[in-house]
Amino acid sequence: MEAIDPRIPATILTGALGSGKTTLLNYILQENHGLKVAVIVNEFGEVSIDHHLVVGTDEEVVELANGCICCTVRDDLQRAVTSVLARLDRPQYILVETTGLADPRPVAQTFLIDELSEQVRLDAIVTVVDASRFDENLELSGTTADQILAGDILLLNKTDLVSNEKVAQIETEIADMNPVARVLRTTNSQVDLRLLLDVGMFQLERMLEGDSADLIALEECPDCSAGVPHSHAHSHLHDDDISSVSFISERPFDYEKFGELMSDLPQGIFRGKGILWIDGYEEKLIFHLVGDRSQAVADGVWGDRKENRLVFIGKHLDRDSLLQRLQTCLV
Ligand SMILES: Nc1nc2c(ncn2[C@@H]2O[C@H](COP(=O)(O)OP(=O)(O)OP(=O)(O)O)[C@@H](O)[C@H]2O)c(=O)[nH]1
Repeated sequence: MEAIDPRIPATILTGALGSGKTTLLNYILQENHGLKVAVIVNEFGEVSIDHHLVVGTDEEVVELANGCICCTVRDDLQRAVTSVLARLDRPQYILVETTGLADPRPVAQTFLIDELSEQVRLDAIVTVVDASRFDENLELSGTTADQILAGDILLLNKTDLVSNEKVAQIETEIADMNPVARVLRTTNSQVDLRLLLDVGMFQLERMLEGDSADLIALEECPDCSAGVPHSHAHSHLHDDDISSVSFISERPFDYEKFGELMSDLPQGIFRGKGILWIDGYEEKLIFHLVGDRSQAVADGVWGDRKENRLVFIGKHLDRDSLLQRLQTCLV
């Protein structure tokens, strides 16, 4: 008879920007699985947004400092997991959502160090693949392919936005790239959780087989090693031309002006998200822009503090010009 592993399972959620990771996280948190789940999020951009987009109480969500995943995530993540494990109300499951620009392998490696692996068992790396932006995401960043290669489970999400033929074509492509992964088709990241959680699919050998040289390189941030002050809001090993622009204001946006700006954004922007305060609206709005699709969904009435809190991510962004244009949309 196989002994029961007493360690807490952990799942890493990865996938391109806007593919549906937070949607998956919220789906898992709202499903009736009876598990006490601790959530650790790490995002790209200088102001925190994801923290506000994840359902549940604040105590359940630990936010890592914005990170260049290569050099900060290991320490931060180790500390976050350790603090989660030290809670009186110990979780029964740990979910880690990485930034859309992160290679999940260094994150996975963190769970393999002795201090953590004695208490936590990495269950699987789940990669969310955006069917509606499959080609664009692969082209945009080499990390998208790394995420697909590293996934034990590939959720082929947003299947509602493309034809069945396109879904089948992508399915074949990702199965070619990563023949051992389980592929599941989803809309709004909704999946039978029995196929996703506590599945024991993480394979250490497979990760080591890959580019172990890469993994070592990823740990070495030249600026960190040299003690040079630098911002980790920008990844310096990959995607150097991708950056984020954050905007916070305690004044509301004019509906018309903000709408006009969103329909005429600079070319390079492919992701935007945040909390919107529109003049005259009682409720706060959750805003998402992925590629050329955007939506703002009502999310209940404001608490004590009203504010606009947005982040835009793109290639070759003209930060000052975008900030100026956002400023002119304020009432
Ligand atoms: N039509 C459609 N929209 C989806 C689906 N899944 C997620 N979305 C929408 O896509 C947008 C981005 O989803 P998120 O879950 O925030 O994506 P993410 O991967 O967490 O994004 P980052 O944190 O920026 O990497 C939101 O507006 C979601 O409602 C889907 O299957 N179909």
